[in-house]
Amino acid sequence: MLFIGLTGSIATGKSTVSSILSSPPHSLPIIDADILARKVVEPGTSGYRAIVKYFGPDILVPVSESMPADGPDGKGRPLNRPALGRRVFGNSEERKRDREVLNNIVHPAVRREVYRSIFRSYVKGHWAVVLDVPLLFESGWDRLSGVVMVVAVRDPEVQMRRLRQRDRHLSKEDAQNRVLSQTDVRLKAKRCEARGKGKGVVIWNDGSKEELQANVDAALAEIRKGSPPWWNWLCLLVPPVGVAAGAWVYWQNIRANKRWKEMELDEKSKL
Ligand SMILES: CC(C)(COP(=O)(O)OP(=O)(O)OC[C@H]1O[C@@H](n2cnc3c(N)ncnc32)[C@H](O)[C@@H]1O)[C@@H](O)C(=O)NCCC(=O)NCCS
Ligand SMILES: Nc1ncnc2c1ncn2[C@@H]1O[C@H](COP(=O)(O)OP(=O)(O)OP(=O)(O)O)[C@@H](O)[C@H]1O
Repeated sequence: MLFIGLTGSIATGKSTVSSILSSPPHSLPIIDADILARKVVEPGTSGYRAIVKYFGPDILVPVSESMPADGPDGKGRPLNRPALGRRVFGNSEERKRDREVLNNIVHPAVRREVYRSIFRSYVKGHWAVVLDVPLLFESGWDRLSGVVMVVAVRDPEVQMRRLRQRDRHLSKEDAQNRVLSQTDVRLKAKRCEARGKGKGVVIWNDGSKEELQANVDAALAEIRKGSPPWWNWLCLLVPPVGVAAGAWVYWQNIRANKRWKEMELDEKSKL
């Protein structure tokens, strides 16, 4: 089974692309890290308790007529996500430290859920599964991905406009802090291209949704050529072949990451 790692930066169009990939004719299973990241911090979970312990009760939905102090089902009040977002998004040292604390609580729990979902897709015999992970490179999921797909925009203004149109509750400063909390999407696109032909695909999304659909369809047709049905059946029916193919992908990705690090150091030394 091929792992397609889907990433980008905030509001560049990952969810739009993932809904194209999950719809006919592609109909691929999607493992959405953002959804899993919400599930593992629901009231009553150990992730929720760890967050409240560190960040305090100010990051919970306030008590009101419709929100009792111990939450609607007695497990605690849900997280106030915009308030928590204000504590962790941004470039100051304090925000970076708090973001790291939050990541260290949420990411291991998300990782376990992703493995479970991958297993479910594998036993159903899907030829590919999409790992929709905003922090794909940062959290190392790129190493498992046979193909990485980065959804990017060339113009930062397009990203900011779409973000503010979609999340109207965000002030300009909140929106800027969220964009700044992530690696620049053009850099992610460069890293994706550096993986080489057939292993990294950049979907540029400055144009219309129709253009986006056409770009995704064309990219999928190419990916399908590199992963024909007979190969998937072989990997499924002869598990050692599947394991060897997975190990090969992993090793190639480790090498690609090493090359990327060297390129980065090279560029820095030229400055
Ligand atoms: C801080 C939280 C509560 C804000 O929630 P909110 O509903 O307002 O935003 P949402 O979760 O939709 O995130 C919006 C976008 O911000 C980006 N983002 C989210 N978390 C992070 C992070 N830790 N670092 C950088 N960017 C992030 C992603 O592109 C995401 O799609 C939430 O983002 C969170 O719990 N983040 C930590 C978990 C995480 O890293 N999730 C990303 C996938 S594992
Ligand atoms: N080509 C496009 N033309 C116009 N609007 C678009 C286009 N692509 C995406 N959008 C819109 O931009 C907004 C952001 O897109 P989307 O939610 O897919 O981004 P995302 O990368 O998943 O964001 P996040 O990281 O915040 O989850 C949405 O409102 C979406 O409908």
